[in-house]
Amino acid sequence: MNAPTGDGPATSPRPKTPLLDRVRVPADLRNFSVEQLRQLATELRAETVSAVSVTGGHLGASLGVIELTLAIHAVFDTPRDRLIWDVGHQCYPHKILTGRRERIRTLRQGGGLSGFTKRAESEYDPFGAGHSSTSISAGLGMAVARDLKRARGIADDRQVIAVIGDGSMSAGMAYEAMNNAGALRSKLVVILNDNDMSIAPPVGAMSAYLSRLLSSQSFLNLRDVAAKMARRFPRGLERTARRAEEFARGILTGGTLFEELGFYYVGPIDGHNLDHLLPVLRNVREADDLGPILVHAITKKGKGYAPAERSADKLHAVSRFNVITGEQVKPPPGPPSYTKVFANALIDEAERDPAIVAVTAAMPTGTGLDLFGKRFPDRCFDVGIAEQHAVTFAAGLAAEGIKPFCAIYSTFLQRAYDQVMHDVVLQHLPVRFALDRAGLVGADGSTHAGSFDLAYLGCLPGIVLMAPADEVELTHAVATAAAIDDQPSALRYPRGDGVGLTIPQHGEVLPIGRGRVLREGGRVAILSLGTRLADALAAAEELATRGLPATVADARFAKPLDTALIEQLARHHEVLITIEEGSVGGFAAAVMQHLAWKGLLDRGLRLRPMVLPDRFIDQDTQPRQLATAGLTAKDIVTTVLQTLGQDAALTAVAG
Ligand SMILES: Cc1ncc(C[n+]2csc(CCOP(=O)(O)OP(=O)(O)O)c2C)c(N)n1
Ligand SMILES: CC(=O)[C@@H](O)[C@H](O)COP(=O)(O)O
Ligand SMILES: [Mg+2]
Repeated sequence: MNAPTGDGPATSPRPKTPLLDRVRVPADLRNFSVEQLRQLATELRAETVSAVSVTGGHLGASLGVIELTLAIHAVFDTPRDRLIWDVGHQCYPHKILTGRRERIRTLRQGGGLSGFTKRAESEYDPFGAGHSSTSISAGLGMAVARDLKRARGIADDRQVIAVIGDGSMSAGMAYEAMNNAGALRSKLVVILNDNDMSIAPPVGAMSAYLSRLLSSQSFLNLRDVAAKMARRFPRGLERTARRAEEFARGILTGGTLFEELGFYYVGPIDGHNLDHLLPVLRNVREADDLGPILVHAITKKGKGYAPAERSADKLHAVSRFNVITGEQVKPPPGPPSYTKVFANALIDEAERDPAIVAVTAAMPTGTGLDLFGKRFPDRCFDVGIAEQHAVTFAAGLAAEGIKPFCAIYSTFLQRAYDQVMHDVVLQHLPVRFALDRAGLVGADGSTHAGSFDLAYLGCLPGIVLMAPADEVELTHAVATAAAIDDQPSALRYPRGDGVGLTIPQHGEVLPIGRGRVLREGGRVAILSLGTRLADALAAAEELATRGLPATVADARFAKPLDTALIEQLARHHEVLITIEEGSVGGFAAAVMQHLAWKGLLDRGLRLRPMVLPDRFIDQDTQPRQLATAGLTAKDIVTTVLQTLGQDAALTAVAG
């Protein structure tokens, strides 16, 4: 399929989908013939392309699992059988088939469908995701729960199916789960969706192993599949015969790694061929004495949509686009993104310091390290989706005098928290963490929001924690981190573009733990951490017009605190507002703790900590998320006026 019939630009008519129109839930397709399912695959693909063309989102992965999605829902009794999608970014066709088609053009929009699987959204999403490599663990838990209920005499024969991509197979959790599954022997179906792609081309020995599995033989043909699976061994058959079969299966399929882990391996099979998928899955469904089963399905990311197939990243994630040409709607040109500023600043530092290296966990483009890797191919390490390893690998580098910058999204560093604490911070190793996507991230929603790093890093003794306020400050923060050689450091910056300042050629090393005052005022002080500074300054402008000139300070560091600056603000103002794009327990908590011990809260200072609310914020545009969180300039003004009891003035703000 090049372009679904009838589709044009984002606003063009929808594709004709007569069969899909008959499917509201998976039960509606279970009596379809294979021929009908093939037709349904064409329609589902067209509908997926059409929907994502108006919403943007993770297109390539969804297109790669169209046939797999149909086959699973045709063979298994979802939602009674539990279907778990790893990461969940490939779940759009699944959502279309599971009662959410009418809302599919609200994907990733405020108030709309999540871009990932979500328990609260549908009974067909038994386990939510967004972060990778959790599906086998969750699936095993569900399978064992079933077995435990059965042992208590509760009838439960549901199947559990986990679909995991080859990229996600690189994470430790997937192996921990397989290791446990092989020992527990509970019936669990793992489908390895192998498209030989992560976001970037996959890396590592596991990826090479999977490629060898495929290149050493073609797909298992249907006769082999049928023979092998229909001929499941009756109980009591000679052990030697069973061994012989296992040996033959190993040779035929080469899936020995999985078999050594205790999985019954089937594959590799063509994940786009319903004639293969359906009988394999039916056999897998019926097998009840094989323990965990791994079906190795070979698919193509972006399958069936020419612009996706020919693009280097298979259109992993897109903005809105024209269906005919594949051309994406580009935002109007603006200042460079924080990601790019970080990458350029790091390259600049690395030009002058050969000890600097960079580490990414499967996010070279997202973190800007693709640029670093082009300039310094031998000094850039993509370790695959393996944040825990990335951190301890960086610790090892640092222990030997290399200067690693470990660039990981704030949300994904959560997975490596023990490594941060135990392997880096406790040993005072000068690993530099560059936390991209700090704060609210927009369409990816709550799974990807970088809300917690100020809290989870700020509580660790001996780390330097920076939150630059703009792109110039980010350049300085990179230079500062490069210069910190005797302790760990981290800098956090948000998704999106800078504010448009002229970026210096080289960053300056900042004095550690010192903030700056940008504006002097009277009764009110606003102490901002990070990129909320622009709104703090805008609020001060507004307050000045109301006869309330405010002091505005940029803390620059969440740790160590600029205690002199904080005390001075507390002593000389009636109202102190702190603002940060981070959760409860972050910068404001540290400021309050300090002021409390100094006794500066004992004499009437009115302190208002403005932080993210204590709940998860769903997908929306970033500006609307900030408004939902109450962290805009207007919210600052309102907070100040309320705090001063100037309620009458509030009406004017609301207007
Ligand atoms: C813990 C974690 N790290 C990184 C990511 C970012 N990420 C999302 S999808 C993806 C690639 C996944 O590759 P694969 O599992 O093969 O799925 P495909 O997109 O190829 O279908 C990455 C790195 C993530 N979601 N979770
Ligand atoms: C599914 C996933 O985890 C990534 O694709 C993520 O959506 C990337 O986010 P950015 O678009 O902010 O790079
Ligand atoms: Mg993949």
